[in-house]
Amino acid sequence: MKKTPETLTIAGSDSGGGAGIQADLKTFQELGVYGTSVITAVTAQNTTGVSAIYPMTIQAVQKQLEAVGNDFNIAALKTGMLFNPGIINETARTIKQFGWENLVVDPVMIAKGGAHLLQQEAIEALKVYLLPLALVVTPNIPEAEMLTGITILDDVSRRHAAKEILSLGAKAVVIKGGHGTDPNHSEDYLLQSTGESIVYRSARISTNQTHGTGCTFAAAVTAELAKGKCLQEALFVAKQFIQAALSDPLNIGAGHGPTNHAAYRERGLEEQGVNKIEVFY
Ligand SMILES: Nc1ncnc2c1ncn2[C@@H]1O[C@H](COP(=O)(O)OP(=O)(O)O)[C@@H](O)[C@H]1O
Ligand SMILES: Cc1ncc(COP(=O)(O)O)c(N)n1
Repeated sequence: MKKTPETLTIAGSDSGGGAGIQADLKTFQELGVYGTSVITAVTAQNTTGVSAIYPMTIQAVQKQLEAVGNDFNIAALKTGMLFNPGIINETARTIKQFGWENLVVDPVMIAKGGAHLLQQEAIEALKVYLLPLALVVTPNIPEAEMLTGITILDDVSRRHAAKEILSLGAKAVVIKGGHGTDPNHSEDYLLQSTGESIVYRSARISTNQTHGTGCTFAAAVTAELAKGKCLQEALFVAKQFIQAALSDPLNIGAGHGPTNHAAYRERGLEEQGVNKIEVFY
């Protein structure tokens, strides 16, 4: 009998379909795992920005978590937009209750258009309650700076910030490079609590169709972990997946368009050329 790994995303809904729950479920489907979802907030959003946010009540989040936990065998899960301290506390409590492992925490804070997807006072809750449970935390550069107070200017300050995030209790951190200043490359930097570090480097693709890159990347990591890959391999696939999704744009919407979740499956990966991923130990 075929056994499909079961996964969960705990995140916000993006009516535009490019980020949040929608990006996560598309990515899960593309990578061959079964996706369940707990919605923390509904956003009215499209490629030009977020026009409204409606957080769920803590009870609504709790009921969804319970429904999933009571029936599914969650092999890996991710969190995205959690919005407020109450939702973070409830999420952390339930993850412990069900003993869910392979937790990917994407500390979503600010949408590309500038909307706040996490309240300022929730940053502390994220650090205290959720990060200690994480197998891996995947901040972008501004999020890593907000979590640590360290300005990331070069490899030394990036490592310093990564160490600081590990000191909060996560087993590993990946500081993603989409917001980096290198015009030619986008580098994702992994630091594990063992001290081991890896850089995953791709060509930087010149595009404004980057809506949902972080969600998609973290969902791909989650899917690969659910399939039994180790973290280092899961990150490699995720980097390939997002590179393919960025290099074959859909041209949808008037603003920051969504990435193409089907590209990895449809086109495969050219080992050379724009989709080549370099790995440095
Ligand atoms: N222009 C780009 N070219 C290639 N890869 C990119 C580009 N922008 C983002 N990425 C990749 O997309 C993933 C998400 O990164 P990032 O954009 O930093 O996250 P977020 O969406 O959370 O801001 C990372 O793997 C990063 O390297
Ligand atoms: C509901 C929701 N969750 C997350 C993001 C972040 O998107 P990005 O991955 O582009 O930073 C978003 N815009 N909306």
